[in-house]
Amino acid sequence: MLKRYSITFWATVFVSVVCLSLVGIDVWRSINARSGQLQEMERLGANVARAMAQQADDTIKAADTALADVVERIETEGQSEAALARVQKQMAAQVANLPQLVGLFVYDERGRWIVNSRAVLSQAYNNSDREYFIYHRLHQDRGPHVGDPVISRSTGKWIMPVSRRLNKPDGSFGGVVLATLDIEYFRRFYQSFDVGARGAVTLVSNSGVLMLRQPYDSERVGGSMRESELFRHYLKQGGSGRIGSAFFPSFHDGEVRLNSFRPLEHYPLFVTAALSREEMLERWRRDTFTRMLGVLVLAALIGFFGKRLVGQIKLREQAEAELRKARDALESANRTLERQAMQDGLTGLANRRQFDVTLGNEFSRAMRHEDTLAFIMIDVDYFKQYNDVYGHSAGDEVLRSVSKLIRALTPKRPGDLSARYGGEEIGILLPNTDINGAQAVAERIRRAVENLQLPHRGSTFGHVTLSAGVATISPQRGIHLASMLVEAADKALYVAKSEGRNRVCLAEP
Ligand SMILES: Nc1nc2c(ncn2[C@@H]2O[C@H](COP(=O)(O)OP(=O)(O)OP(=O)(O)O)[C@@H](O)[C@H]2O)c(=O)[nH]1
Repeated sequence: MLKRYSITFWATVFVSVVCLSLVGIDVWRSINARSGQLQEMERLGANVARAMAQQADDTIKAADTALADVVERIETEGQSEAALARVQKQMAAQVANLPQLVGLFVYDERGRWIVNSRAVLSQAYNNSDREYFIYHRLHQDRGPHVGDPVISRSTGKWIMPVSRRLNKPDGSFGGVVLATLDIEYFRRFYQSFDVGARGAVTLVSNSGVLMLRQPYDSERVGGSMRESELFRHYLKQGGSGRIGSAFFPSFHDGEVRLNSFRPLEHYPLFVTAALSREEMLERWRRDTFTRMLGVLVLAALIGFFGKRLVGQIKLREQAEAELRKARDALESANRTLERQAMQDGLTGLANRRQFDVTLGNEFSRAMRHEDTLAFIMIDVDYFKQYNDVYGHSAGDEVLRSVSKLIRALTPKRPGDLSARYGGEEIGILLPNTDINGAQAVAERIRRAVENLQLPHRGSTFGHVTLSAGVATISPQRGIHLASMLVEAADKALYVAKSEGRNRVCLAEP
């Protein structure tokens, strides 16, 4: 089945398969590299988000611990001047210790400063309108409250308020203890992350207010992200499912980023680390393009040289086919020549040369096997007259007809050979045949020719006849020669002629 296709076909298939495999393997490798790059991107985003969440948690926790301390002291030690002085000292120490803290403040139930970390009390500011103040006034819970970012009335900086409720001894609302965290503190930390030139990190409250975004834009701090796809997606996840990542176009600049999000462990906030897909895939794209170019050049070179190779193979095949054809023609010509060299052109019988070779061989074989070798010498009667009367070509025709008959009637065993011996004489060599067998063959031929009844005005019989002399020999080394057999048959033929022709005569034993 495979042999049906030529070597050029297979060479073309091979070159094509090599080229396609090269390109195919590279495409497959590139696809793998792309998904590897995206996985790497996801890992990086998750790690950044984890570090951010941890830092934010720790930062707020430290401030919250300070808050809890102040609440506990004021509630147990009361608000006497001495007690407040002690609290103030403690607050100042806390602020000095914690770089994220802008200040610690205690407000009474009407929003006026009772004490703060700065030791300066100004009644110019009243914070009873602040979101965190209203929250604590309305909520009994004693846990920390992280408010929306606001611009500090005292410093003009963006701050994150973290507060706790202060109770009076009877459990009613007694005010608020507030810690203000410097947004800048978070920003400095976020700057240390390498999220690429087009990446971004954010800190967002669970209520959808943007606390901070790096790259920093003060305009956006405190803005709502409730309508962003990121926030909606985050809300949809519940519990631990809130840790995850997804691609979104940015709410701020439309850039598609992989957003890894993670909630803070103790506070109602979450962080996101967003890496630009385009930026992350840029190196992959560059690598892929360079390598693909190389592979395509390689495939083109293989294709080019492969094509030339196939062309060469094709040429060689053609040359081989032509050589084969020439060789076949030569062999056939040789066979014809060989045949012609061993055959008589007129009668189609073996020629004298072949006869002599075969006689020699059969004579030796008979000598080795102690066999009898018979020979019939045939001669057309009054052939000279036939030529004279009917012309030479008619004579040729008679020779052809007689030869045809002889060919048909001569045994076809190996070694049997009928040959044109010379002129109009035909010899038949019959190995392993005794005198009777040979005589029968000669007689059969003679009769057949007679029965042809070919008109011959120059013959006393009125038609073409022939005479034959038959001889046999059981050759013995040193005594007999092949020529003796021929001579004996010739003699017998001579006898047949002299006894009146149209007969078969046997040689003397
Ligand atoms: N047409 C033709 N004639 C041939 C060929 N070869 C020999 N001959 C003729 O055959 C004749 C043989 O004649 P002879 O051997 O003298 O005797 P004959 O006429 O056959 O008479 P007998 O043999 O005595 O019966 C000659 O005239 C040859 O020219 C041949 O190939 N074609």
